[in-house]
This record gives sequence, structure tokens and C-alpha cells, in this order.
Amino acid sequence: EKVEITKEQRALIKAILDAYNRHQIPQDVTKKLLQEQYSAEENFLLLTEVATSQVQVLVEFTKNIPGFLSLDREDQIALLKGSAVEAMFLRSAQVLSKKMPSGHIEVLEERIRKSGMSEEFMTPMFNFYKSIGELHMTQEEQAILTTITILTPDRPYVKSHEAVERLQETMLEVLRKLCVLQHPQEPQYFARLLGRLTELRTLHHYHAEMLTSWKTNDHKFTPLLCEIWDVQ
Ligand SMILES: CC(C)c1onc(-c2c(Cl)cccc2Cl)c1COc1ccc(-c2ccc3[nH]c(C(=O)O)cc3c2)cc1
Repeated sequence: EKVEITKEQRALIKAILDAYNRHQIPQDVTKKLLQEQYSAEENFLLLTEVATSQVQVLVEFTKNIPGFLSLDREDQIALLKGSAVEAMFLRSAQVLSKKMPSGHIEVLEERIRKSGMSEEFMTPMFNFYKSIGELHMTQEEQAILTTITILTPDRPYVKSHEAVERLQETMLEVLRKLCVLQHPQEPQYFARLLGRLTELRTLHHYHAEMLTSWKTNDHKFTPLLCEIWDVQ
């Protein structure tokens, strides 16, 4: 069928893409990924610093999602807490799959592999990174898929389920049209993107176990990560 993006939908895409590009981890934080020496402790500390910075970036990005700030305040917090890990998997996946020459990619992968994480989480995690890389998402698709993840209505403690669902459905329709227009040869492309959201839920469960095992080995997190992940 003739797919057309309306004026309103184009404005939505622009608002989200601008916010997505405006809020990035500061260079001095990601530069550290290249500089500091390698040890499990040092890697864990660096990843904690980058994750903390990423959460701050995520909060700023979320505030720019049209309609988000008109949601109930407590629901805004519930959505952020419920989606932070998944949004960070998406963001780190996009960084790791970028073919850009910056040494960050190998270094980030190396530091994740050697940060005291148990093998059983490595496989699904790096399979996910590979599967995201194979999709060759455009910037708009990445930004809108992250938005859809944040606007997931069935997170714990969300009260106005319908209000969140309406926002998410608006974004799903925009993504559906973008996929048809930007990947005409791949009619299943939109379905493949949504399949990644299912994989993110599984990684989220693995991550909860990872947190527990890090806690047991007395790993320290920052106050912001403790708050967003209900740790300690
Ligand atoms: C608290 C730490 C140890 C942690 O716990 N779980 C994870 C964890 C893990 Cl490994 C995997 C996935 C999700 C989480 Cl949430 C992490 C580390 O989390 C991140 C690691 C890297 C990045 C990230 C995001 C954007 C970036 N841009 C650049 C750049 O070079 O431009 C580097 C970079 C890194 C974000 C979160």
C-alpha cells in the first residue's frame, strides 16, 4: 500500500532524532575507555563510569520524547527504571556495531569481556550485538526503537498503562512506515526490529542476575546506578 509519513510524524521523527544526537556521552568519559590500563577491576570501574554517564544521557533524551513529560511523574520514573538496561544495551550495541575506525569499539568489547562478568551472559550479549550490527539500522530507526523501548507500558509499577500504550503505538506506527520506506526490499524488516525488543527483555533478565553476582562479589556501583537498578 502507498505508505506516507504525515507532517506530524515527520516532526516527531525530527524531535526524537535531534534529542538522540544532542545527548551523547561526553568525550572525556569515552576517551578513558582507550586510556586506562586493563584489569578486571579497572574495566569494571570504567564500565560503571560509562554506564552512569549513559544513564544521565538517557534521562535527558527521555525528557525530549514528545508526550513523556505529560505522563504521571511516578510513571516517568517507572519507565526510566524499567527501560534503562534495555536502552543501554541498544546504545552500546549501536556503538559496537558501528564500522567507524575509532578504537572505542574493540576496546569497549574487550573491557566488557574482561569485567568479571560470567561466561553465560557473554554469549547472549555478544550475539545481540552481532544481530544489531547485521540490521544496519539508520539513525532514525535507532532513535525510535530506543524510544519504543522506553515507552513500554508493562514495566513494573506503571499505573497509567493506556497513556503509555498510546504514546508507544504512535511511535510503532512511525517506525513501521520508516521501515517500509527505508528498506523496501525487506518487507520483514519492521518485524525483525521488533524481534530485537524481545531479545532485549531476555538480556534484561540476564542483567538482573549479573547484578546479583557482581553484588555478591562486592562490586561497587555509583549512587545513580544503585537508584535506577534498585541495588543495595
Ligand atoms: C555498571 C557497569 C559495570 C555495567 O553493568 N551492566 C552494563 C551493561 C553492559 Cl556490560 C552491556 C549492556 C548494557 C549494560 Cl547496562 C554495564 C556497562 O554498561 C554500559 C557500557 C557501555 C555503554 C556505552 C554507551 C555509549 C557509548 N558511546 C561510546 C563511544 O565510544 O562513543 C562508548 C559507549 C559506551 C553504556 C553502558
